[in-house]
Amino acid sequence: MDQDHQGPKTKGGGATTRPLHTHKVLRRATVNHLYIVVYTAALLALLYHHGKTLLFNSSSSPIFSLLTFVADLALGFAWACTQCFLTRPIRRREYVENLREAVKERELPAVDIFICTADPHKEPPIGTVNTALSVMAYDYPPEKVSVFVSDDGGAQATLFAFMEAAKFARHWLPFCRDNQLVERCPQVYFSSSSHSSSSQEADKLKVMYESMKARIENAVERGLAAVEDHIEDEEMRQVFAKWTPAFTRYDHPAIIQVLPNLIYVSREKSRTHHHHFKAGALNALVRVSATMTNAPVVLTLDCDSYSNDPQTVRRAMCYFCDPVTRPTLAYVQFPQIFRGLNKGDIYHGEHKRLYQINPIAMDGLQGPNYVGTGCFFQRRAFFGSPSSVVQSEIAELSPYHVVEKPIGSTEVLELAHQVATSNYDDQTEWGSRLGFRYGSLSEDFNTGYRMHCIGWRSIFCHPESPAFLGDSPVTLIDFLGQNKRWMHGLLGIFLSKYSTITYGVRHMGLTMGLAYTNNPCWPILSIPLTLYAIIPQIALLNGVSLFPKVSDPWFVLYIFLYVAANMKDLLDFMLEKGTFQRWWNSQRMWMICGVSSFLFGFAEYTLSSLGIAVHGFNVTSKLQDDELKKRYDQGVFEFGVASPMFVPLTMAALINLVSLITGLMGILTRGMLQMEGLILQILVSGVVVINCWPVYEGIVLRSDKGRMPTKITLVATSLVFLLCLLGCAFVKM
Ligand SMILES: O=c1ccn([C@@H]2O[C@H](COP(=O)(O)OP(=O)(O)O[C@H]3O[C@H](CO)[C@@H](O)[C@H](O)[C@H]3O)[C@@H](O)[C@H]2O)c(=O)[nH]1
Ligand SMILES: [Mn+2]
Repeated sequence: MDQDHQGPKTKGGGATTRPLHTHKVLRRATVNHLYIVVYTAALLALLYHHGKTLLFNSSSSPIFSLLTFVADLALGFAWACTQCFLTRPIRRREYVENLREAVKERELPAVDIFICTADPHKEPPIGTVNTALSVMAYDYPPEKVSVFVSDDGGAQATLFAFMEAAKFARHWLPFCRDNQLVERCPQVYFSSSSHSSSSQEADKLKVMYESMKARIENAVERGLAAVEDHIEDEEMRQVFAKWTPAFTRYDHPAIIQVLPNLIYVSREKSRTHHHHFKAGALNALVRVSATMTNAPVVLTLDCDSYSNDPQTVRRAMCYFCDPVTRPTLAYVQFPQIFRGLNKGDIYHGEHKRLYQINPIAMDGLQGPNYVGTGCFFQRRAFFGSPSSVVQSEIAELSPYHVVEKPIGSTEVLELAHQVATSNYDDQTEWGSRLGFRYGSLSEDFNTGYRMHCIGWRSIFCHPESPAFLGDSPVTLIDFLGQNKRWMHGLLGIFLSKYSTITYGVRHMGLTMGLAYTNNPCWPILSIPLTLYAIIPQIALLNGVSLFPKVSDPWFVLYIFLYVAANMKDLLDFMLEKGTFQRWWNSQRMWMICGVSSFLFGFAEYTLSSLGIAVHGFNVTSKLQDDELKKRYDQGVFEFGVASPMFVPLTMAALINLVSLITGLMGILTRGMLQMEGLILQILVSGVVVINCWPVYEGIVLRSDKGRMPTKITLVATSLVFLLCLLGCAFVKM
């Protein structure tokens, strides 16, 4: 039976009210327990078998056997990190309708909404404007919502876009409220069918929207001069004058513009100070907003994740307004859900495990990790642990400070500029004990993790209809590039003094510590995945058996381990409304990442920690190229560019094809019995070959722009030859 747990039912005077939220433990918990026990036993048996083979020297290729042992150890460790915390998955429910009864409208907490953008060319300002408009239109008292936009691109076009947005908002927001629109992101509303049946007023607004969009795009493409006529007043002219000839995105003064409850912030940048990427931008917003509004609740959003449900703030308030959960609640995380994924989700952009399956499980423990967007924070959580406040340098930044001066007053603006300077963080606790944590390219993971370590909790809020919708990369290289950055960031945390496996386990216990090790495991997985992509195959080509033969009882163990892990993964997927096709593609991407982004992320991190190369936060492109999008919608892989990351991938595809053919020929010519010891190796090659189908297609069958560049194929083929020669030399050692 599912157990039901309810939030508080009684209020101050003992009067009974209806609950704001409830949760129940999911029945699949039992299945998970059983699976964990059985699979752990099987893994131990495998280790025993490996030990025996290595110790008693019964292997025909000790080096290769050792390598497969290493690979299995790493896979086993990763398995433990992905499974051991799935013991108490929970599902929550909020009762937004009960909020009005529990809290008076005027007592609702105010919310500061932070939106980050960093590059007007990769992240078109019209997209950021849509995100901002969608949240300004929340069904929440308007005087309690302020939107702060951080522009790390320091782009005139972005400021211009927001001036336009502020004007458009004066028409758009009342329109949304009067018509009780569900769809409050203008771009989506005007291109959806709900609009086609609507009024004259809607048509008028559409014309307004389209002309605003044209002006903004014009400003991005041709610069401010192209749209100068639209800059009406002298004050604005003076603001734009701050873009002097010496102004670059890496070196410029702070620009803060109040467009009443929409505030544009481009923090000061200087080449002599590290700006800590997105974490630095968010901390600048924490401080600037503190001087202006200091709302107790903060929502962080990426420029590409617009609001899909006007009730979302009220939904989050069901937790923040609950006096029982509130004192230790750092944040309420909504899942990242993407629009426009193709049917089979070929790149597994959905990240179901990361964004849906794991958070449900962590929610039953200390809470889900922070994923960078769609997350409501309690401002207090940026200032130390639940039990002890860490004070910032100036009293005005304290989470308890009440702002009395109006938002646009000279004093407020002066202070806002002061806290947005490029050296503000120097010699302060910002980035370590205050605000978003520095030191990792995965600032989201790092911040949530460190908050959990000092005793905060978090909540996963996963309503039926997505609260936010975001964009996912439509080319393989964008996807792998993003993934590589994550790997770099995660590995940095794993190998730091705050490692999830040492510091994390010490502060949160074994289960949460391992749960947090789950993601940093990915770059390490590149080792076993790469080994499994070449070692059994080279051995096969040389007729050397690495695994038990079919008649050996240990054979069954290998089959069990592979099949059970995949079936469990499929089950988890299906239980979270997945499809078989999407699951299949997710396991394919796991293999692809193993020999590309995981591997390169690992290498990049190593190089940068040796001081050989520096790597920044490479922003994912949100551009919509029609031709690319068309190929993506058809479900075809987009290779196209000659990226080094495609080399090991192509090598794996080739070497497995060759070994599979060799193996099958062997069976045909010498008979099954002779090949008994190589069957598992043939199966491994077979699985890889099936998964590599898009790669073969990209190499030989396609002629469009997205095919695999010939250069990559040539380089990979030569390297495969070398590898085989080397393999021949080592396999018998
Ligand atoms: O110096 C920077 C770099 C990035 N950003 C912003 O950070 C956000 C995320 O960047 P994006 O390129 O979209 O990263 P993704 O890999 O797509 O995003 C995931 O991974 C990031 C961490 O690597 C998290 O910050 C994100 O929230 C999470 O969605 C965007 O709004 C950017 O504008 C900045 O503000 N300043
Ligand atoms: Mn993104």
